[in-house]
Amino acid sequence: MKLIDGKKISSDKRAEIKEEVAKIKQQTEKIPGLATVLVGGDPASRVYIKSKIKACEDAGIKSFHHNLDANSSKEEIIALIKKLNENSEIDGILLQLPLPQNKDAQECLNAVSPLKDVDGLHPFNAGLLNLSKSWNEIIEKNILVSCTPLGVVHILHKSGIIIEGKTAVVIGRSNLVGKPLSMLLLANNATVIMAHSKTRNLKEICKSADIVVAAVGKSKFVNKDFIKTGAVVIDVGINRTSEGLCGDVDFDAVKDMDIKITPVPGGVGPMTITMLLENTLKAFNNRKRYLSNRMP
Ligand SMILES: Nc1nc(=O)c2c([nH]1)NC[C@@H]1CN(c3ccc(C(=O)N[C@@H](CCC(=O)O)C(=O)O)cc3)C=[N+]21
Repeated sequence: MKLIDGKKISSDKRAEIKEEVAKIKQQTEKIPGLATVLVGGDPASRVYIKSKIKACEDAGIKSFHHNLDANSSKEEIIALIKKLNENSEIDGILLQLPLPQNKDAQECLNAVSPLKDVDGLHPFNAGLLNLSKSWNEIIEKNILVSCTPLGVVHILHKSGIIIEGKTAVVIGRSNLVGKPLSMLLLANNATVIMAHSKTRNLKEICKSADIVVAAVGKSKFVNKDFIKTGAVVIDVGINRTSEGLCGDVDFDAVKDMDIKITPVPGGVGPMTITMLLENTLKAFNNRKRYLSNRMP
């Protein structure tokens, strides 16, 4: 087993971002800003939000945090988002998911200005990703794509793993991870299989894959039976269990195999936050380009 060090890849990238932020400040006298919105007080969400704010501060990005009451209405959430849309100091808006009480988030996400949509969840950006024809196009056009999928692809690129022509199975089809990641792998010329809870023969399908991405949300779901020798295993899961933080891959069960794998913690998680910083810079640059001095 070879560990893919997401933490190291992440901190290298954060150093680059920090430099870029400093350059922006020097050249434009503006500071890129990210607004985070938390509805309610879910303990896990608080932890993520805290690391996002800390990462912004470390990189020199200005952060604005809003915590709404758990039983805020959709209208109240949208009203706050509209205020953030109008604020010229804010380049990116992140609505922390999931919303409490299983409230459907899409209507709120639709209220985020597409230019400030650092999660890539607005239909406009999801559409741009869908229509993109290559990885180059996604990069050149500064398309805003969900942070975790971007982090996964960054990890693959930095680890020298060739994606082109490979069979990649993505387990999980969420709008935040599985779906956009499948699109990014496709843009990198992988043959992509989108697997989900209704998929039959999942083990066999995964066993045939060169790259297996586990984004299921079930602790230790992927074991030896899913993985072929020489495969790359990307564990997107973050499960809090009695044994502590646990991925979707049964790490102990596969660790003696000849594979490359991202650990949890220290794999995809830190990269997600790094890409949030990167997307904030993208949004800053896009806003500058598209709106020139008509900001916001
Ligand atoms: N609108 C929205 N966008 C998101 O990107 C988003 C979200 N909502 N809701 C929740 C998920 C989850 N997520 C993580 C971020 C960092 C770590 C992370 O830093 N993980 C550390 C461990 C941190 C810990 O101890 O929990 C690691 O894996 O090493 C994990 C998970 C972003 N999410």
